[in-house]
Amino acid sequence: MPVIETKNLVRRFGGTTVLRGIDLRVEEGEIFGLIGPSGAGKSTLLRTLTGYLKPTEGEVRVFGRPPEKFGTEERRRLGVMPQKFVLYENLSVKQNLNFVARLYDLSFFERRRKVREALEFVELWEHRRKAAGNISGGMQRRLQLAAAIVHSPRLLFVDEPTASLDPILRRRFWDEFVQLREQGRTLFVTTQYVDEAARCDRVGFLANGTLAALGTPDELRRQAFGGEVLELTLGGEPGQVSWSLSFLKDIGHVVEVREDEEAAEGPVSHARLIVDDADVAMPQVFSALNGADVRSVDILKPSFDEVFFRLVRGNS
Ligand SMILES: Nc1ncnc2c1ncn2[C@@H]1O[C@H](COP(=O)(O)OP(=O)(O)OP(=O)(O)O)[C@@H](O)[C@H]1O
Repeated sequence: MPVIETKNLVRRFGGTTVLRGIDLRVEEGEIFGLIGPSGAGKSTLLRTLTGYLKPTEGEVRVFGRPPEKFGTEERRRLGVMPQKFVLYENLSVKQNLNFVARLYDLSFFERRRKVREALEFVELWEHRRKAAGNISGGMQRRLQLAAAIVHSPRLLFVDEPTASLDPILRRRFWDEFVQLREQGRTLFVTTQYVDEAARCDRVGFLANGTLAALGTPDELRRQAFGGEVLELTLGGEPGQVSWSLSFLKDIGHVVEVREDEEAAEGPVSHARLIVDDADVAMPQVFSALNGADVRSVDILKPSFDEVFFRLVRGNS
């Protein structure tokens, strides 16, 4: 049974349709990344999955049940880290977390252990006595993560945890998400940063309230380009290069040829070749180009900027 499943999920606010028929499955123990620009409907989808909003049409199941009908026990299986800072600024880091832990009805000893574990996990234990309002924005965000996991939820929803953080802090959050997954938890993470797709097990790209793309990072790359991408660098005049490239047509298809006029050692051309399987194609490419001035053949991992640009353009 999937942990999250939606069928034709539609959500409207008055006359505005924000989610337009979302079909989604998230399996146990995966990091699912929901990527999309501001206003795409990410928070609305997350809030529908956590039961704070009812779907206007369609079905939502979390652990097999509609989340808006969850009782207290079922709700405890969820952890939510919202976008906005919702902790008490004049209480200390530890007092804040104790406050949240109390809401879960844990015994005194269990609460004490879990608060410490959560603060150690986000590396805030040594800052536990500082007022939450006096720590840095990045630390506040980590305190919120601690608050979302203090009761050891099976499923964690995280709404744009890395928005406006520097790359080092962003990476730290993602390392922590991977650790949480390794503990057997399922994570649903929203972000505006397309490069974070690479850290997810599966990714959905939300644009204008529809899932424009859905799959593993490798599947999305393949879908965007129609196969795997090899980048070839060849020396020689353009005419000579196109003649050499014509020998590749039985292996894959050349989608782009760029000439590099600035190259120090005479003209150089870069060509992109789409193939079914890069490892199989590589030796075939070398043998087909036998005699040509081949400088390099590399497997290209295109950036997710480019992947999503292609997928969304292909859908519009
Ligand atoms: N309660 C509401 N009432 C009316 N409109 C709403 C409500 N909540 C969200 N919307 C609208 O739905 C659209 C999508 O908003 P949402 O917050 O889900 O997007 P998002 O992808 O999370 O964007 P951001 O990254 O900026 O948070 C926006 O146009 C927003 O104004």
